[in-house]
Amino acid sequence: MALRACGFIVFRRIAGSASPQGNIEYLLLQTSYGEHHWTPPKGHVDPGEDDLTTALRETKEEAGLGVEHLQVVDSFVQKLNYKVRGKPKEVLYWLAELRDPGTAVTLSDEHQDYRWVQLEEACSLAGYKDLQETKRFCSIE
Ligand SMILES: Nc1nc2c(ncn2[C@@H]2O[C@H](COP(=O)(O)OP(=O)(O)OP(=O)(O)OP(=O)(O)OC[C@H]3O[C@@H](n4cnc5c(=O)[nH]c(N)nc54)[C@H](O)[C@@H]3O)[C@@H](O)[C@H]2O)c(=O)[nH]1
Repeated sequence: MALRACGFIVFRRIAGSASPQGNIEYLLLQTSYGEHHWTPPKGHVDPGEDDLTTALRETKEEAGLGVEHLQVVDSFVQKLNYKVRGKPKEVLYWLAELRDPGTAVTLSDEHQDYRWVQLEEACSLAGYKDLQETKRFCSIE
């Protein structure tokens, strides 16, 4: 069976840019282990847990952002399939706007850094083509 993980692409709107796209920043976290890769908050589904609960739990654990901080965007969910050490992995991402753009991010031991970045930088940091396509797909106007 495929490994399964769920998480949130979290974005915030900041004031001050002339273009609507320039106002949007996406949250990426950098792992403190392995290749130190960048992804949105996400993690493995616990036995018996439903996917959205996993996504909310992991976003709280990894970024300190709870359901009270997030405005979930209805009807957006994207599925990625890739291989980790030869095994298939399926990742589901929901999309959510940070209600208060000033809310602090609090990392766990699993991550060593985070950044709020615009779409192009998010794609470049994330590196993975499938995640880039997901981000472009969810690009907000
Ligand atoms: N010490 C150590 N410990 C590790 C390591 N590894 C795990 N731990 C432990 O696991 C716990 C994390 O548990 P959760 O938080 O529940 O799970 P996830 O959030 O699912 O986290 P993962 O890191 O397991 O999984 P991915 O992010 O999926 O990365 C796996 C590989 O897939 C590639 N990859 C990543 N994203 C994409 C993409 O979008 N597209 C494509 N195409 N490829 C992508 C990339 O090559 C990457 O290397 C940690 O606490 C550690 O204890 C490790 O290498 N060393």
